[in-house]
Amino acid sequence: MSTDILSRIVTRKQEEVAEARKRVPESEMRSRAEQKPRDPRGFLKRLSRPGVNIIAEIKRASPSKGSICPDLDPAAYARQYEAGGAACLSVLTDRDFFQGSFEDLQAARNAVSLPVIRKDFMISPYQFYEAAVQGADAVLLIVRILEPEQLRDYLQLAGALGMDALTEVHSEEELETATKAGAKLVGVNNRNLRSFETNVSHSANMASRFAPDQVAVAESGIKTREDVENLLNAGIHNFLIGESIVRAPDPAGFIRSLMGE
Ligand SMILES: O=P(O)(O)OC[C@@H](O)[C@@H](O)c1c[nH]c2ccccc12
Repeated sequence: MSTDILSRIVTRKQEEVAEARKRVPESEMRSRAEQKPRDPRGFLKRLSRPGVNIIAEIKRASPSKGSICPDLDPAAYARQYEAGGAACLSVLTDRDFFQGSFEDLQAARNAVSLPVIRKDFMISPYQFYEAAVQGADAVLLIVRILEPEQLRDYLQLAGALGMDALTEVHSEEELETATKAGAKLVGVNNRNLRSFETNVSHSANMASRFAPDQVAVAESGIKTREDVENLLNAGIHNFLIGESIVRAPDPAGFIRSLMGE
């Protein structure tokens, strides 16, 4: 690819955070986060259960696929996901590249009792305060866009605010960085965020590299029960799935079929 999409997203994200800070200063957002009554639903805890755990994603669009389902009703989808037996919800909150929002996060979370992850590109503490204020149960930390020091700090900050963190890696080297930083819940993205190349067996190939106390999640490109079975055979039982569920005519039924029911 000629333009590196991940760098563009991060640059835009820095501008967004700067704009948000002008509307609500960081000190104010921080105290709102710290004062927010928390009722965490236990994102990590839910994924520690045995069996197939699906984190079902609310995804309107993406830079790699363009529009997926721009007019989706996040509350209705969340209810379908819960009815199908999803373990958790993932909601994109990036507006410019994924057409997501905090409104989507709120609507989805209020419609169900599942734990919800704020799916965004976290590059500033400010976004963690925002996530806590929005009631997110977890946040995504992408190793590729963080310094190791930052990753360590952000894992701590998320915990201090009562949120779990899903640390996302792509390469073995990034997995090592995540492990050194103390990440417990780690997702292997089957999609390379720079090239968009997706290989569903990538996470299966990385499974043996996990420490025994880590909880692994396979992310992206999962479309069939066969994909799920291959990952189960490799020892991964948590799955982050977006596009194939959003596009399914019957998302609840599709989730059930992925779970082997
Ligand atoms: O729609 P898919 O291929 O099932 O993928 C879901 C999820 O893994 C993907 O949306 C994702 C994984 N990591 C990310 C980081 C940022 C944005 C999006 C993502």
